[in-house]
Amino acid sequence: MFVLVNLKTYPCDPLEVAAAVRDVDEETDARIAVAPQAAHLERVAETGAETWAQHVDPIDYGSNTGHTLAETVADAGADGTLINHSEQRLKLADIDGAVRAAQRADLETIVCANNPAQIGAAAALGPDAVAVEPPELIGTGTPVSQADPDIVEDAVDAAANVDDDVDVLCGAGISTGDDVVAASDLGAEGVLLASGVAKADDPRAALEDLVDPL
Ligand SMILES: O=C[C@H](O)COP(=O)(O)O
Repeated sequence: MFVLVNLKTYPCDPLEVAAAVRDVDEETDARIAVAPQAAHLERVAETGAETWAQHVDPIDYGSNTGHTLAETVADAGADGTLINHSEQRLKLADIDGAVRAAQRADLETIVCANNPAQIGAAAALGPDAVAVEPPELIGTGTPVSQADPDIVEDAVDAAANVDDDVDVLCGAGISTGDDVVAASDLGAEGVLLASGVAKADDPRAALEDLVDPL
């Protein structure tokens, strides 16, 4: 299972979480990575943790003030990037452009989507993976894998109908090992989560709990 911890803009210590991600990753068969804010990418990558960006823009080098260039993200040490997170939505053409920009910079890609229909459309754009996240469950602590299992199974089917090579993650409310096992049982190959680790008093213990049953 792939466990991707999105730090959003939570007031956590990104280096503390990154060190925990690096260490727990070495102790488990699961793959664990962390997605800090863009300004923290380089320092987080230097910890040795697998590091992802939260977003890249559909742009090339040039006059794009305030945008995030995929090549700069890769130069900072990122291995991959989220695209179209529920809190950073893009138009379809821009999702396509962001996937192309990430691929140009050799970044792995996960395109987020709200529901199975969007997952099918996202899979058609050729990312490495897609992540289904019902927006109403994000940050609630109510896990999608238990609150809305059908959406995960339908997302897995929707992606497979388009492209069998596109992995499916699920996210929203995932915070325990049981939630991760439930996601795996529904066919997800990973989980995307944030508050369960970023807002935990002890992020390392939260991570250990997440991967304990794997
Ligand atoms: O990127 C992560 C997702 O939006 C899920 O957030 P959450 O784990 O706080 O529900």
